[in-house]
Amino acid sequence: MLDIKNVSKTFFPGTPNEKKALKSLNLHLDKDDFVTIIGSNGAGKSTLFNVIGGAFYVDKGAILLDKKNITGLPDYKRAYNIGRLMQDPMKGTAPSMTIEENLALAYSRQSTKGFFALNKKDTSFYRSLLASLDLGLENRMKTKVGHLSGGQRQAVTLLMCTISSPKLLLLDEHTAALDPATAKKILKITTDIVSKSQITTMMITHDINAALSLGNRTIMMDDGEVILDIKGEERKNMTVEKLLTYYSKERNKQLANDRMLLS
Ligand SMILES: Nc1ncnc2c1ncn2[C@@H]1O[C@H](COP(=O)(O)OP(=O)(O)OP(=O)(O)O)[C@@H](O)[C@H]1O
Repeated sequence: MLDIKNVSKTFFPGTPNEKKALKSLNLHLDKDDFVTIIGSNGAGKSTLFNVIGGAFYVDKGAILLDKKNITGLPDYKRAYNIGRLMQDPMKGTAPSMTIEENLALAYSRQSTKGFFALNKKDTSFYRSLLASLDLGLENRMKTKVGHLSGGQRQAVTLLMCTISSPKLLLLDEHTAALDPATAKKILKITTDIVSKSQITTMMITHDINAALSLGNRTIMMDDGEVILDIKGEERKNMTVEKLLTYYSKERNKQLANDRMLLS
C-alpha cells in the first residue's frame, strides 16, 4: 500500500553543513503492516515521516500510496489519507476548543461541505469513540482540550487522526513525553484503534521493547538507511541485546539515542 522508491533527502546540499538524511531509501508496506521504527539520533526517522506526510519534498525518488504517486502532493492534500501524531501532546489539537469541537473539526475533513457543525448523531458518535478510550472523557465533551492532561490530550489527538479512517497512520514517538504508566495506556489505546480501524501504521519509538512487541514488523534506521527489517519468527526471536549486538557489528559503533529505553 505504501511504496518508497529510492528516496533521497539532503539538507543544505553543497555547503559545509550538508546532511544526507535519507539515502536512496526503499521500503514497501503492506496494507496490514504495523511497523515499528527504531534507530540512533539523526538516523532519518522523522525525515522519513516528513517526506511521507509531505512536510518536505524529496530530492530524488518517489512515494506511492495505494499505487498513486503522491511525491509532488503538498501536505494538506496528503492529510486526508495520512494521519500523523507527534511527540508533543500540545500539538495536533486546538486548546481553546472543546473535546467535542476538536473531534467535529477532524471529522469534518472527510466532509465535502468543508465546515463542521455539531449535531446529535455525530455527538453520540464522538461520545462512543471517547468511551472506547476508557478515560472518562465521554463525560467531559464540553471541556476545553487545553484543560486536559498530556495523556488525555494525546488520546484525543489519536482519535482525531483516525476518525476519518486514513489509509496510513504515522506515530512519531507519540508517547515519549508521557509518564510510563500513561505511555502504556496510550500504547494500548493505539493498538486497539489500529486493529479496529485496520489502518496501516508506522510508529517511531525509542522504547526498544515496545518496538519488538507491538505491531508485526520492526525496522531499524541508521544514517539515512534501513539497516534491519524483521518480522515473523526472526522478530519473535529478537531481543534488545541481540539488536544492540547486530547494530554494533553492522555499523562498527554503539547505538546512540539519548532517549532510548532498553528495558
Ligand atoms: N529541517 C531540517 N534542516 C536541516 N537538517 C535537518 C532538518 N531535519 C532533520 N535534519 C537533519 O537530518 C538528519 C536526520 O534527522 P531526523 O530528525 O530525521 O533524525 P531522527 O532519526 O528522527 O533523530 P532523533 O531520534 O534524534 O529524533 C539529522 O542530521 C538532522 O540534523
